[in-house]
Amino acid sequence: MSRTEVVVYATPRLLAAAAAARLVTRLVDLQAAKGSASLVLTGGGTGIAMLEQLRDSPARDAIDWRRLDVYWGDERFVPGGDPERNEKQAREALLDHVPVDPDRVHAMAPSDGEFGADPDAAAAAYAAVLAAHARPEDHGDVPTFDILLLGLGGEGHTASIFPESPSVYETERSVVAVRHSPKPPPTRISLTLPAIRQAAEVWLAASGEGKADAVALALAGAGEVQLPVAGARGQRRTLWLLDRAAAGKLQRVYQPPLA
Ligand SMILES: O=C(O)[C@H](O)[C@@H](O)[C@H](O)[C@H](O)COP(=O)(O)O
Repeated sequence: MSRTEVVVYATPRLLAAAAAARLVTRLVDLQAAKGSASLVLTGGGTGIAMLEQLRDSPARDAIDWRRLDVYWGDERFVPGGDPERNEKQAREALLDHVPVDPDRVHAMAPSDGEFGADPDAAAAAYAAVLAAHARPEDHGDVPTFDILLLGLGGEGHTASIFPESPSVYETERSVVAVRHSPKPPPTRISLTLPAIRQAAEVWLAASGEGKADAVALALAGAGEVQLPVAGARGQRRTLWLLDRAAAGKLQRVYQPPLA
């Protein structure tokens, strides 16, 4: 049975720092329990800020970076050196500063990579990577990710799944190409909601009043077609990490710690 938790922090900086601290603790516990851990990264300012805080955390190297499997929830389908790439931003924010095992970092292909400018081929290839790393106990072609990080947009997108877009209706494939994304750049690759729901824990991080409506609607039970982030649930845990502004329209009072 999955549980939903909401934690509110006074400011975006506290949110990013506390989320990083949570990641250290949770990843260390997972590695102690089963020898390795898997983490799915997200793009966007909130997600990258968490990685920067993790990079600067004094407890950072309690994580055994060589026993961490890193994936992405979505990627902008642009050339590998493009500053818009989630992978490039994640490497600059964290991965280039810690001794991860390169063979355990699974990036989605860029538009100047082996699949050229074909996002469908790149999406299919990433689905094959996921299938290759799924184990029998995962009961399908997507690994049971330990922690899957997500941001969300003010209109309710998450990863690169946008309201009433073809990707939100996908029930078979784990990874799809996204075209005409309302959020630039226009072409992307994204895990689908069924793949996201394969994760043991989904952590949703949001800051700013622009996200408050989407947060409140999702927690009030909105449908995933109109509000894809409402469909982003972990098998065991869905953790909302919010700043006070993003939590501003929640009916229940979640006591933000004093600033
Ligand atoms: O590649 C992307 O753009 C992200 O995956 C996207 O889903 C992002 O997480 C949200 O749009 C929130 O972005 P901000 O944190 O910058 O608001």
